[in-house]
Amino acid sequence: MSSFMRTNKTDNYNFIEQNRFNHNAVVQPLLTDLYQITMAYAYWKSGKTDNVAVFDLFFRTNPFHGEFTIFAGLEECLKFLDNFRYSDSDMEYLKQTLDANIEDEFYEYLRNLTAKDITLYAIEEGSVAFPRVPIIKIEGPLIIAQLLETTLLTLVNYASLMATNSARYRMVAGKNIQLLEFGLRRAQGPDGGLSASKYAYIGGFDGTSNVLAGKLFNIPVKGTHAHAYITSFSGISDLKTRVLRHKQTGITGDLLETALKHRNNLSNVLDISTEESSEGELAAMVSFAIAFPDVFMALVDTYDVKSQIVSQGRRSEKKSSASTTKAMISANGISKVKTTKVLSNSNGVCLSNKTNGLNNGSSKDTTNTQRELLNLPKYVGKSFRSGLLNFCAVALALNDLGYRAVGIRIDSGDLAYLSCLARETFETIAERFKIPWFNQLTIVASNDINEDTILSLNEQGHKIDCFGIGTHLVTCQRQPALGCVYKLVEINEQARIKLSQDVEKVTMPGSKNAYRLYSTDGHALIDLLQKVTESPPEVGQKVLCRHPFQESKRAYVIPSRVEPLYKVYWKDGRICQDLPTLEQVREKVQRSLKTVRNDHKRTLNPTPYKVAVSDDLYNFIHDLWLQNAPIGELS
Ligand SMILES: Nc1ncnc2c1ncn2[C@@H]1O[C@H](COP(=O)(O)OP(=O)(O)OP(=O)(O)O)[C@@H](O)[C@H]1O
Ligand SMILES: O=P(O)(O)OC[C@H]1O[C@H](OP(=O)(O)OP(=O)(O)O)[C@H](O)[C@@H]1O
Ligand SMILES: O=C(O)c1cccnc1
Ligand SMILES: [Mg+2]
Repeated sequence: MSSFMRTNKTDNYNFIEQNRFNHNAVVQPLLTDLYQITMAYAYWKSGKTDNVAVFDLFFRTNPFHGEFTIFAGLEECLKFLDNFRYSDSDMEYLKQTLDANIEDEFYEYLRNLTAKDITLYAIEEGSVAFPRVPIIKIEGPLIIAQLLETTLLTLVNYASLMATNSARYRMVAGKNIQLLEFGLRRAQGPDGGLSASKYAYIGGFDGTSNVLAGKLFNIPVKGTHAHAYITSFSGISDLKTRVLRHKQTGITGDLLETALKHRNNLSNVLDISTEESSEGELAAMVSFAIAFPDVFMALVDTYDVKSQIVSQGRRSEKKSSASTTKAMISANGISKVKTTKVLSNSNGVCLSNKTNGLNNGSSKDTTNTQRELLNLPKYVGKSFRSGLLNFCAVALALNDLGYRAVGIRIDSGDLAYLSCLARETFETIAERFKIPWFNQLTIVASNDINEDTILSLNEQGHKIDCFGIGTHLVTCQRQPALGCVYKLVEINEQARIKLSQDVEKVTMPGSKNAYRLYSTDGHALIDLLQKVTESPPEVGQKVLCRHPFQESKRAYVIPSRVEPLYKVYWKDGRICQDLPTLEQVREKVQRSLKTVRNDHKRTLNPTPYKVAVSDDLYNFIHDLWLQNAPIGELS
């Protein structure tokens, strides 16, 4: 079994390598919208079998009110092309389902159809991508190119959305915090859950609780335990085993007895009455420690008595408190009071201010009156103190037997306040018992965490080492879909344009190349789309970059580096690039993000990144627009 701190990068690497091209069985030609197949028949009937098409796959706006997107899902698209074949049972199903007038030869045609005549160009998986720059370009026979639409979109949309979402969480958390994906239970079904784990890892998460994702994708699997484990013990009498061998000497010790001894002692040190702590919780922790003495990690908020002492009103008030007013606590008591949004500390350090008169210097828990004054949740001390006291007692007992505990998870309450309280407790014990490692115990926080919660916790100051994030991450609650579309831009070498009242929805006609132009400081300056017939921009040469639709918006750019964005990934029926491992795609995400200026990446009002067209492409678009726009008649 895998435990919290264990990195399970094991021998299943070979398994993954051998199975890399085993593809998800759900991804098959019938995983599409019916209209693709009905169009295919109508194309076939109207003699368009040999027409050659170019389709662009792109999005129009970045998700999450941001100004960048991470492109992901490419490897899955390539596996789909590699496996594109209708089976006999697919044919049978289609014959039963489609219009009875469809000719048998069409089914023959479909039966032999593969993606061998398709060429797929794409930007690198894990790259930052911007609106309107096609991330995939498909060239090939119209019918097959059309049949790919829905499946390619479903493979790219959620993957890119998840990778972007997780990259954003990584950005706000900073590089030193562990991020674990806990979303399987809340994800959009089993396939959504698996994809979420995979693309969260690509975007910068360190691991997942999803065991199958660990096996299939070689992602580190990690976890703690649930409240059920604690609540399954009602008292010490439930403990069947209480002994553990000393890690070095092998001599058997009574873990329960030692833990009880430490709990009494700690009760004085931490000024937490043993009556405040639950015996069932202690028994559960002792038994978990016996099962996992080297990686003991405990959930400390089970005996949350708030439901008894907190009114409904208070709870609902709390629900809406994403950046509520809380207090920081020092080992000696309350030391910093925040009664408005806490903005003063953005580097994750708990603030200490002993001038507010509320710190009485004693190690007493806050009284109810103090809690009210401080706007502290009333239950905070009580519920958490049981878990904290019991955990510390068991961790010290383990220490006596030569083991080091790993840490705690907090899953409710004020995570800033409680993490500071826990850290200060660990510091006190580290000093008192001369065990410096106690100071380094890991504090994991979970419970409906999202990007804003992390930002707010950073502002308040916290001592969390690891966030476990589920619902908001995997459901992409802030924006549940990325709007990638797949548009025909050329047929038989004739450019096609789709007009719209909404200028943003006008397509960029023709087969295009895309380049990223960099400034001298290494930052991406602008993405430039050109007609494929144009020669690429050159380093040190002035290039005119134009807004695709606003005539007056243009600029000369002298690039210090020019990056052609497209590579051919699929041609002549095979994948024609060495594909990166998941790990390499993950690294690519961070490398690519580094080239994006901070003002494009910030969460609040980020600066839009510029996407331009060449002068030639600009004129081409606008000529075609005029040719295609009907001229109205006034009468
Ligand atoms: N210091 C903080 N600043 C901002 N948000 C916080 C802070 N601490 C916790 N939160 C968030 O506040 C919300 C608290 O939600 P909720 O009221 O459902 O939790 P709870 O009652 O403490 O726990 P539960 O109902 O799961 O037992 C969560 O989304 C949590 O991530
Ligand atoms: O909060 P999320 O970001 O979705 O993270 C996953 C949640 O899943 C577990 O809760 P559980 O399913 O046991 O229910 P709970 O929320 O009532 O604790 C865990 O304790 C986290 O709270
Ligand atoms: O391992 C955990 O702590 C975990 C796993 C899934 C959901 N919530 C928590
Ligand atoms: Mg929860």
